[in-house]
Amino acid sequence: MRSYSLISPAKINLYLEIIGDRPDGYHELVMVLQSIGLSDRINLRSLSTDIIRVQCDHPQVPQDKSNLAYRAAELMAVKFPEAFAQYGGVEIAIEKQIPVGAGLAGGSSNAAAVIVGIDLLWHLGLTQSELQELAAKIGSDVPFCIAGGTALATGRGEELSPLPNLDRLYVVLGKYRNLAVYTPWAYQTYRQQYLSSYVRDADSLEARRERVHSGPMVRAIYNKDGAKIGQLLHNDLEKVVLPEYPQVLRLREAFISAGVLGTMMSGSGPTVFALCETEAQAQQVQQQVRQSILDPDLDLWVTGVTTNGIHVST
Ligand SMILES: C[C@](O)(CO)[C@H](O)COP(=O)(O)OP(=O)(O)OC[C@H]1O[C@@H](n2ccc(N)nc2=O)[C@H](O)[C@@H]1O
Ligand SMILES: Nc1ncnc2c1ncn2[C@@H]1O[C@H](COP(=O)(O)OP(=O)(O)OP(=O)(O)O)[C@@H](O)[C@H]1O
Repeated sequence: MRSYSLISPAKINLYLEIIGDRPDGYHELVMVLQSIGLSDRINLRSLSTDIIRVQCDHPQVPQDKSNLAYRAAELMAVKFPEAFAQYGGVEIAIEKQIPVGAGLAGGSSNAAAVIVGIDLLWHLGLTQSELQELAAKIGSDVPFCIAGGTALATGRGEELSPLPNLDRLYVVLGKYRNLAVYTPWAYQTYRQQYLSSYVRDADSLEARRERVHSGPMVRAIYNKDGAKIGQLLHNDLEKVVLPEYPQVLRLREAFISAGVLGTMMSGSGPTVFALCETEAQAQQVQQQVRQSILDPDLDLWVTGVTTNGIHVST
């Protein structure tokens, strides 16, 4: 085949604990990541010339080499020069649904889709772990986006252990259209405020790894206990983002007043998600929050958790 259409789902962070900083400038994390139904579509097409081209109508998505999807295609061309020479370049058309700069891994998921799609387009037959190894070169969230579903992520987010699939949990997402949080800022601010050199020197990373608090969340996922998962949602980055962005805090409070199972900021924000037991409840929460905040800049979506990672659209 000379073209593929792939579905590229967003993710939310059910749990994000920062264990410490690392010599490479990243942070050591323990996360529980969850794919959701809100997704982009990536249309990949072989070109007869050896160029990589990105097309996207969304004004905030770059169409040049800084697009993560472009970077993923370029990586594949460098790693597999013979296939690139044989099959030619690729056109990557991105149909954006996932809000940009939202903490939902939109760009990361698009990059993952390009890696999976080029593997198919160029008949490379890469294994899941080979795909994920390539994905880690693009970004910390990209390996998870390949497999999707529910997973425990450690290291800088690229070391994955699958967790049991969650089904029948519904998600309401809220994001102010003109608000974006710069991920490096969120981590750097956390480092300055919470990881002082005194703490680093007194306690090794190894010792801190022993004391992670993710156990109850992982157990709740094994038990498929939606109410418990809702209570145990956690994100250390909220400590630095909420004080700077009062709208995010307000949105979180509106979700709590609407009586959800739990609510939390996703990743480095500013999207806030809330978990609900039924789709009807999620729709009611969406309506209630829209009426209580009454801000035309607030976008709200209802979706569900999904077991899908990147997959070819049928
Ligand atoms: C906030 C999350 O989305 C939660 O899932 C991720 O941790 C961020 O994942 P991502 O956007 O794929 O991250 P990358 O593209 O690898 O890194 C972006 C920036 O985030 C910071 N970063 C990211 C991951 C990590 N474990 N430690 C970090 O300090 C670094 O400043 C880095 O320059
Ligand atoms: N394919 C892409 N889709 C969206 N944004 C992209 C893409 N490629 C590059 N970008 C750039 O990356 C920035 C972050 O976008 P993205 O939507 O991936 O953020 P995010 O959801 O916060 O990511 P994460 O949760 O992985 O930190 C945007 O400001 C945009 O300029």
